[in-house]
Amino acid sequence: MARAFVFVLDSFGIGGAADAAQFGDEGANTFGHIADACRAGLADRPGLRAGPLHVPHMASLGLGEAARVATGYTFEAGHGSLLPFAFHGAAQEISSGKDTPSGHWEIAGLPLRFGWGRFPDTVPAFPAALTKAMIREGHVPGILGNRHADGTTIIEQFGAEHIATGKPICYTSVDSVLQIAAHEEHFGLERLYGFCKVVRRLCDPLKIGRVIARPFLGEAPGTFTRTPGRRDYSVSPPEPTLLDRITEAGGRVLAIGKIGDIFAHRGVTKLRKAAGNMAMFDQALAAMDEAGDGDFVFANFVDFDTEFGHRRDTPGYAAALEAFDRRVPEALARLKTGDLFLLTADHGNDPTWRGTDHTRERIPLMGMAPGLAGGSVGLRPTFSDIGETVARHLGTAPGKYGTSFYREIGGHA
Ligand SMILES: O=P(O)(O)O[C@H]1O[C@H](CO)[C@@H](O)[C@H]1O
Ligand SMILES: [Mn+2]
Ligand SMILES: [Mn+2]
Repeated sequence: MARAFVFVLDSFGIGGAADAAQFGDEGANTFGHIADACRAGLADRPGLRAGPLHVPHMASLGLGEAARVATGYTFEAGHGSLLPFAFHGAAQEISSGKDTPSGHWEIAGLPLRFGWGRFPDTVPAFPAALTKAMIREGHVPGILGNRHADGTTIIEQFGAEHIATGKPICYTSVDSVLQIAAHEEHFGLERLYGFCKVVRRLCDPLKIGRVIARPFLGEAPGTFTRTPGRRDYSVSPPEPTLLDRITEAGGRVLAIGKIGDIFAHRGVTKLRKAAGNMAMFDQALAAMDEAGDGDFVFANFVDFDTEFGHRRDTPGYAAALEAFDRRVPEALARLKTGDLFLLTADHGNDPTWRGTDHTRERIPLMGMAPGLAGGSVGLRPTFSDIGETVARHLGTAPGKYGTSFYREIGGHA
């Protein structure tokens, strides 16, 4: 009996990326800077949290060791004893992007080293021909925004004009994205999704990774809030991923949250969605209960990134980590001999960093495989080592990139 469970804490980077300077991110360290801020009393928020970062369960899986491997960072609260069978390390990204699809595709054995299109940080950001086609083929009276922006700021700025004119708010970031914010009721949710599908098609030749629907509610600045109706329209991975390989071999891929969208629903047997990390955790546990021999549970916890990393909210991020950590024992309690469980991330989003974009960082590897020896897996040169390890564990054919660390943790060669 072999089952594999990979939970991605979206944006929980651990610093130390060798190429961080190329992204303007030298020194960024999502985990390290959150832990530092907490220790210094800078991440206290009445009614939410206070004091040093309290994540004892992730520490017992090796979060402190992962940080040491990634950057030499010392996590003082991470000196508790490690659980038996725990394994830990860190991984470097080789994909050219520091975004969600790049990170997840690389984890799933498909690094993309070039090829994403991006929009320049100018106003307008979108080529005139694209804007014209969006208006004509999407049947809208025009577009607002047309720039790099933070998603909550731009709805404050253009929300009222959007309601008055019916022009959707279109914006982008350093990532390969075109995001579209529109009012769920005045513009209409289904109409927004329909418009996104048109824009998705128009963005294909430009190699834009994702078109993202960002519905919101509220009637005036100060009351605008984004709803859980977000939907990502991703390009399909250009080559087979671990998900395809597992399903072709007869295993099931039980996906949680954004995983379906990230892989354009390819290789996903069953998708469970929920709003919020805690509801998502419930879904992940339900998938663990459902998983059988040869199955892979792949979960994404997006709140870390969307609610706290991009919002540069350090106390919020710390509280979300602590809430997640409190639930880790529920997952560990479900593990049986033959299971492989791993907590990791897809990129960084240091809430203490400048701007509102992701940060290029290494990712933590913290896991457990009952029955296998565990221990350090060191610094892995690509996130694809995760996918190869899962493949090796489940007996799935290897991919083209990465090396399994299955042997290091005591599994058969
Ligand atoms: O500011 P918001 O709208 O959350 O945007 C963020 O969300 C996008 C997708 O993760 C990123 O590219 C980043 O720009
Ligand atoms: Mn992400
Ligand atoms: Mn993000």
